Amino acid sequence: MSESNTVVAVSGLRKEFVVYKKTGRLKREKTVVAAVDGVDLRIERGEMLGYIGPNGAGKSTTLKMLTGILTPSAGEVRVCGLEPVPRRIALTRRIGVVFGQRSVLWWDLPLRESFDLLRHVFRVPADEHAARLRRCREMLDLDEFADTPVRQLSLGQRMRGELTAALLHGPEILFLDEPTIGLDVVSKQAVRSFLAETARRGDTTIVLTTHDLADIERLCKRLVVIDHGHVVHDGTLDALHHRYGSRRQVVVDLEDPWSGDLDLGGAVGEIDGEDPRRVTFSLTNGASTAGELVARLATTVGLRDVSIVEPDIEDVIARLYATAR
Ligand SMILES: Nc1ncnc2c1ncn2[C@@H]1O[C@H](COP(=O)(O)OP(=O)(O)OP(=O)(O)O)[C@@H](O)[C@H]1O
Repeated sequence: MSESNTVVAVSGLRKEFVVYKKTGRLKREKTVVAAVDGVDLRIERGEMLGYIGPNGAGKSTTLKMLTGILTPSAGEVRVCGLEPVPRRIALTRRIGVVFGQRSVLWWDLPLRESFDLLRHVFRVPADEHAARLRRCREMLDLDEFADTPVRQLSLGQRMRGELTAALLHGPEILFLDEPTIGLDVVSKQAVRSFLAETARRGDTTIVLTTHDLADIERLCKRLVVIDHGHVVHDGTLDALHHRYGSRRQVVVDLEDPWSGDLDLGGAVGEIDGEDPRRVTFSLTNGASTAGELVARLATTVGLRDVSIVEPDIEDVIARLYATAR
């Protein structure tokens, strides 16, 4: 568990909650809910990992155990080589955390002063602090509201402030719970570009939970999908498309109405009901590529236009959640 490149090592992680359900006027029944139920996970330095799943799947509970907020019921956890709960203070210096509902900023102080206080809390050398802050100011456009007290900031402005605050001490790993929830399009783009750039630099590992499919597509090379406390997928988004048979489609507009065979080298075509000159071919795995299909069509029919439609991530995630249930 102590290899230098492994930032998170988790095995058999479990968290149970005791919940009481009302069963009568004065009666309550005690049940045990396993919010996280045997999760194994390794995250290497520099990875950008999306930890996703439907509501109540166990994402936040996992992040809380990784950051030392909750004690696991069973299993082993090491983050930066440390056991999070007993080593919480040491861990705080090595991780950055952005959890939507919690703030590390001082509510009554302007952002700028919060950042300065954090430099003293973490004892960050002035030049390092200044360099990191400069990058955040530029990429997240902080200057226009850096002198505003945190309580007066909009959600998007505060989130940009929280991200900065989480990074100023140079953490090895950043945990983000729904960093783009509730933000407008412009703020979402700013946060995504910032995270993509942070990941590209390669020195900060990022773990992100999100329900935003654009976050997943744009940011997460590796996806870990959790449902009912279990990991149900660990791999790339492409692997997920492959697993659920998602298909790229080639839409061709022809000079004349289509009258040929609708199965071309395994790519099956469908005529648009309204327009017999528009045919949509679905490319199944292992069948012809889009290039081969278009080349074959070009020798037999007149082509007016060709477009390729990528599989919809929304469909594949919905199918994954449905089969996991
Ligand atoms: N403090 C708690 N006491 C009792 N049950 C809890 C507690 N915290 C979480 N749970 C339960 O554990 C399960 C997992 O919750 P968790 O918040 O980890 O899910 P999540 O994947 O983050 O969901 P969401 O996407 O809705 O934020 C849920 O069934 C939830 O009701």
